[in-house]
Amino acid sequence: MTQSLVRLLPPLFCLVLAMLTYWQLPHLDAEQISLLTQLPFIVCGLAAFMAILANRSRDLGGAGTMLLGYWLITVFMQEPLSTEPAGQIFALTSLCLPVLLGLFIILPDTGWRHPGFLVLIAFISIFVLIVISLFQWQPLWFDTLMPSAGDPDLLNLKISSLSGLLFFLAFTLGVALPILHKEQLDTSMPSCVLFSFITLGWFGIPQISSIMFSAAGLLLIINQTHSLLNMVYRDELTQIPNRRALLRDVRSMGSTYALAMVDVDHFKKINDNYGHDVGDQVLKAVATKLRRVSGGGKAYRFGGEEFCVLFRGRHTDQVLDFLEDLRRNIADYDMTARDKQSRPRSKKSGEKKRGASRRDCNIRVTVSMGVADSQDALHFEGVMKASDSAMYRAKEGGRNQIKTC
Ligand SMILES: Nc1nc2c(ncn2[C@@H]2O[C@H](COP(=O)(O)OP(=O)(O)OP(=O)(O)O)[C@@H](O)[C@H]2O)c(=O)[nH]1
Repeated sequence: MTQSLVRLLPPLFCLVLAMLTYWQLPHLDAEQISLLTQLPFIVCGLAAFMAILANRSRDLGGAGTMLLGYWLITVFMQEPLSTEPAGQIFALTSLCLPVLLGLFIILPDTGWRHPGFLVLIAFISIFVLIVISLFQWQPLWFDTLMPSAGDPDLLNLKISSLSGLLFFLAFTLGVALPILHKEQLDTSMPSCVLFSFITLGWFGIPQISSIMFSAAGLLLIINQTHSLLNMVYRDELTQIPNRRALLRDVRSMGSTYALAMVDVDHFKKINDNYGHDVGDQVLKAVATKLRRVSGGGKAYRFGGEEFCVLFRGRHTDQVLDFLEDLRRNIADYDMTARDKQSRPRSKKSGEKKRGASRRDCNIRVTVSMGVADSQDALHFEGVMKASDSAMYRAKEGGRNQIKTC
């Protein structure tokens, strides 16, 4: 829940920045305004470049669509929309932007080197070329797209109701699909939809396109940087911070702390008896328990089946109760490990199959812990060694127990 709320901060930040820039417009000189009009090309271009380096097809699609949209705005829509071809291209853009963004939302994030993504880009390029050629040969065909001078709607939107509906659908898909797939919400694409909707919907507002498309590009950069940092500092399997994050946190930790090394007992046997997949599920379950440690402790995956818990501002005797709770909690927990390979897709066939031969297995796991604190050694490496050797004494002492330095 908190993770999802944190994810809403970057789009909110970009939106507030966009509003502040709008309020500052009267104070900007000609040079600054000229820079502002180039800004979307710079930030969306940078976002596209980052997506290429990180092999992220969805972000590349989003940044590319925003670049294309802004290029169309700067080249063709600087005249009043009641004139040709500005009005026609505006209407075409307001239909194509939500469709393109929606397409990149629906399609899986395969990486841009995936043949499917390259074929899609080829199709989009052919489609754009066909529209441009038709536009040159038969401009009259596009007259029906010209904005009508009918009654203004409630919000005084410049776009047609069809375009409004497409933007709404693309936005809803961008928010709903990650929830349905039980994935983390990526705010980049829904925000690109929202920011381009605001731009085209209220197109008459001065510099709206430069401000909103810059905000969209900035958000793409922030979100990509955030997920790259996540990759660097988060363990892929268990989704808790990794050893690198521990070494980063230690630098800003202060002089009083306690460190517990936690090692899963007889983990090799679990792997050997139930398979590597089940072993992975056990590691995830242990990590989930460790993450919920009380007393202000923070859990990290140190490597393999070894974890550690760091308590800032505490000594060994102040954390033993929390660690004891943790040890008991893990030992009492009946983990149901699912055999993924034999797991049927539908619930019905699953029940049938489980009736015949149950492949899910209940596993009891225990952990051994060793604790040391900042008084036990001069440097963090020394404290780590001390807690590690305490942990080995816990193993020698029969496992499923805690030893102090
Ligand atoms: N499934 C899985 N296994 C891992 C992973 N990382 C390390 N391992 C396995 O963890 C096992 C660790 O075994 P050992 O170091 O002998 O320790 P142990 O069997 O837990 O024995 P004790 O620590 O003495 O209780 C090895 O078999 C590794 O292959 C991982 O990410 N997933």
